[in-house]
Amino acid sequence: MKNRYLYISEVTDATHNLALEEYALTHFSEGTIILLWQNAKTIVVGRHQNTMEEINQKYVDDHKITVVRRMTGGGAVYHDLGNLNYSIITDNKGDETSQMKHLAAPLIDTLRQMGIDAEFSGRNDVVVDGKKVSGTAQRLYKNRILHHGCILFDADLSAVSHCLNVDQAKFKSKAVKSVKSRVANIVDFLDCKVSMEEFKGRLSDNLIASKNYQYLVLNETDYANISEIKISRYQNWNWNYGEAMATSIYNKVRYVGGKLEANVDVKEGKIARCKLLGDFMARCSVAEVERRLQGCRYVYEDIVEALNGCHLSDYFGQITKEEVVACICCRE
Ligand SMILES: Nc1ncnc2c1ncn2[C@@H]1O[C@H](COP(=O)(O)OC(=O)CCCC[C@@H]2CCSS2)[C@@H](O)[C@H]1O
Repeated sequence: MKNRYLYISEVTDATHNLALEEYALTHFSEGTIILLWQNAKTIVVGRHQNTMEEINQKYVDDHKITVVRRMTGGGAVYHDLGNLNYSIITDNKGDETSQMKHLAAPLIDTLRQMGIDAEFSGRNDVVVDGKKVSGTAQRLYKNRILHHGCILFDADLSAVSHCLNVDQAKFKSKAVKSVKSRVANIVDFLDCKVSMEEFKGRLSDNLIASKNYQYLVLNETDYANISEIKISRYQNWNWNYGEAMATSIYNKVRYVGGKLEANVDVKEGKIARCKLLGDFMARCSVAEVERRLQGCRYVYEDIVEALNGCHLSDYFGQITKEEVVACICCRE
């Protein structure tokens, strides 16, 4: 039997952990590597999603939640220290769908051993009582496969719904959309108290499934490479937000002076075109405001900056800068 390696990350920064996972997939060409990792408050969006369409940016900013794109497909999920992630990197044996089920089996086994009747749903989720407790995704790389999953053990479910609550009607794009599910924490199905550490131990026993494993030891070069991937990709706005499909956004707000409507086309995360309409009696042409926004990143702070020094009342009458920016950014 080929070697099995286990690595339990001590770091709770999602950008580090995703870089570690990518490094393990692309640099270790043999054996099975199992990673267990936890992130402090983070939203992880899928490879082919438009980040801005998936997250409630105001809630994310107010609650200091990290936002990062991963390299696998699927939808956006919320992580905190009550959520546990696992990654399995192994040889690709061909049929992706059956591998998906096979690779998620240790989680189902762990839950069943704890008296929870869990099952793998048709759409790559693990569910208990019809509620999703885990989402999974995978990606192929050369002759290897990465299968990973996030598990709601004792996470803040109100944060899950708040930060992923976005009015989809405001966006038109071909990006992959998340599939909203009813979610639950594993602790809610347990009769006795189990700590996260105990659960981690049980899951890793099932993932390793043999005594024949070693702890993966990383050296200085590995850490330097991981850090390089972390900085160039997972901490890079272009990857996390900019790498997006073109999207057209429509929003409107009412303010004391009337109604403002924003039609914004965003390409690669930047405003390609912005049209502002309303029933305001403009003293100056809004074209000047629209011009200022052209090329600006579709980011609240950048839009605020682009409008610095612009007397918005000259264009819209009685309106605050916050109201204009909130309209453009769909910030409630
Ligand atoms: N942490 C967590 N676990 C399970 N399900 C979640 C979680 N957070 C949100 N959700 C629910 O899943 C949907 C999105 O489901 P959807 O099916 O669209 O996407 C997924 O499941 C992707 C799973 C990715 C797993 C990776 C493993 C390591 S890094 S992230 C969301 O709208 C919520 O209803």
